[in-house]
Amino acid sequence: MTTRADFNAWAANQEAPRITTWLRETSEPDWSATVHHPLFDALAEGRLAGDEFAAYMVQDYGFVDPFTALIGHAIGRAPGMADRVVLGQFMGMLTSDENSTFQRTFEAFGVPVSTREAPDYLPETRAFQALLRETGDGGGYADILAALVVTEWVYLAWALRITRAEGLHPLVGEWIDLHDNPAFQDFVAWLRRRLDEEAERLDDAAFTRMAERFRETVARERAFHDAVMPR
Ligand SMILES: Cc1ncc(CO)c(N)n1
Repeated sequence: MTTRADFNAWAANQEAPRITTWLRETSEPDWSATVHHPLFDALAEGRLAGDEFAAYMVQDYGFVDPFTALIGHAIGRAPGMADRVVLGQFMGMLTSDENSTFQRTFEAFGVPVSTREAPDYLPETRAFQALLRETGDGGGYADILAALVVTEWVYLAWALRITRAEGLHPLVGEWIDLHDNPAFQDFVAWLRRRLDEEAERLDDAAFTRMAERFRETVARERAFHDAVMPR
């Protein structure tokens, strides 16, 4: 399912085969289960209570910390300045606008300082953190791009999919806006293009490793959102 031969067999029947399209398809059913996760509908329809939104954001900030470090690894391992500029600009947004959304959410919904400083992460949050750290520490540039393509593309996909209710809490609206805007669409398109290019050049073993990283990241996304969904 994850070898270059599998990709070539799939590509033979496609008009314009892209490695990232194939990776997404081989990640089903987890891909669609994440994009269509009921958490995102509850969010967009204003059905998440304030403390439920805040609890999700606390767990997600646990994702964002090693994710920010992973962008740092990507900047370091990128082949040159062109990639470092795009990744660095995304890092700028993440550590300014997006970080501010988290901080103001914790403030607005009264998340105690003790929770902010030492959050009680769910096992699924910890498993995702471990994957991001391992990818940054031991992965090559294509492995890092695979993880980034998954995390950013699934968030773009749900944000484009959902229909927003009127009168959402402004911070919920802000959270959706962060993942549904032209700059973010461009960033995801760039990540996909760069992974398509880098994957093309990998030897067979590295190609399989990259594809497995992609699929595992999708599985972690699904498990994380299943765990944070209030029931
Ligand atoms: C779990 C998760 N995946 C992806 C994103 C988008 O960066 C996010 N904020 N959280």
